[in-house]
Amino acid sequence: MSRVGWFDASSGISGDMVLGALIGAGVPSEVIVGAIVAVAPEPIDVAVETVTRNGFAATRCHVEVADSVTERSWASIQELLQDSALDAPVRTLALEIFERLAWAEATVHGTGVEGVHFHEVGALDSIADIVGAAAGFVHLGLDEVVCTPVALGGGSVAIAHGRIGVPAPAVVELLRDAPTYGGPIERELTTPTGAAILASVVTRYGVQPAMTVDDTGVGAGGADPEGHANVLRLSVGTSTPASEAPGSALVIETNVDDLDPRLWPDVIAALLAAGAADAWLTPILMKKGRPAHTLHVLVAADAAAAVRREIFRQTSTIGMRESTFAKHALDRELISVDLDGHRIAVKLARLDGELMNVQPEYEDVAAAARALDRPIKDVLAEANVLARAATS
Ligand SMILES: O=C([S-])c1cc(C(=O)S)c[n+]([C@@H]2O[C@H](COP(=O)(O)O)[C@@H](O)[C@H]2O)c1
Ligand code: NI
Repeated sequence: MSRVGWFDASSGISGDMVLGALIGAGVPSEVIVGAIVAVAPEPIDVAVETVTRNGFAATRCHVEVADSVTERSWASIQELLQDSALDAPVRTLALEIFERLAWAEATVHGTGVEGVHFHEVGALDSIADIVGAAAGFVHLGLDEVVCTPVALGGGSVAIAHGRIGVPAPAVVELLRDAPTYGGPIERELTTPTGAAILASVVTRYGVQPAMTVDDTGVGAGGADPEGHANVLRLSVGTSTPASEAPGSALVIETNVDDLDPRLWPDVIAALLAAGAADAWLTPILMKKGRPAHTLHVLVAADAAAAVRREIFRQTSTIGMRESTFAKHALDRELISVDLDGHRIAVKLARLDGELMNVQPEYEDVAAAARALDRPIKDVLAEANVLARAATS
């Protein structure tokens, strides 16, 4: 079982939002505040409160730093983190996140990374957000972090270099490999600090993975714009193995060279009776030049245990392998037609309501043919005509 976190970044991400989401998802605020205090070169106040954002309860974690005009170089920030009393994994992650931010700033301002200077207030605020986030993620010990495509917002922001369009250039640089989109509102939703944290902790982007959610944290952004919930959600839980996720299908396979071949038809019948959706054999030439068969069994995840047991019970194999597949199936419906007093079931298959296939059940056709003492091919042809007529 692996621990998984899933971010809903459909309202973007900032450092504050990450801290609020982590606390809401179960990270004790002392873990985050303790790490921030351990690195802060001067007094820092961390406020944690429950607020609402467009009617939704959310955790606001805000770092208050005193005003200052001093600048901090990337080298001095590295030194600060290296010399701090942080736990090693927290320091390592914090350095990784800050380094991404430094490189992004260097790239967009056309300086070397050693030339990057963070303005004092922004630097302290970012250090606190990044160190707090690193402590939170280390505390959660997630094996995987998934995130939705990231909303960037729109409009423009005033920064030290004048007014710039959203997304800010450092955000574009940091989320170069991530799926992002402009909007859905005209204000900055994703900041460089939030983007740097995402770029460092996310293992893949996508919808919520199959998981059992233990906790969900809702981190509040600073503003509460009308008609828009300015929050970042983080769900934390245990991932559901793909092989147990509802709707998934497995193909179980095993190579067998020592089963009496006369048994195979009954083995396949037993596997279908145990819940397999299909079972088939392919002839192979195995190791040691032995003619053998691969048994393939298609089975829905929830019936897999019974089918595995039946394979061991019915065959001579002592091991098997399996893979998980996404299945795409048409909607099915059963109707029946009357053929000279015999009921023939007909399977209809539709895609979005449109009829794609009409198939009389062969067993019913064969039984009717025997009862009527007619060739099966003739009864099948007639059943097809009756089935088509019944659906038109
Ligand atoms: O002041 C500078 S150099 C600056 C650069 C950039 C770039 O993208 S480059 C962006 N910003 C803006 O600062 C605030 C705060 O961002 P945090 O990540 O520190 O929360 C935000 O509006 C950025 O767009 C500043
Ligand atoms: Ni900048």
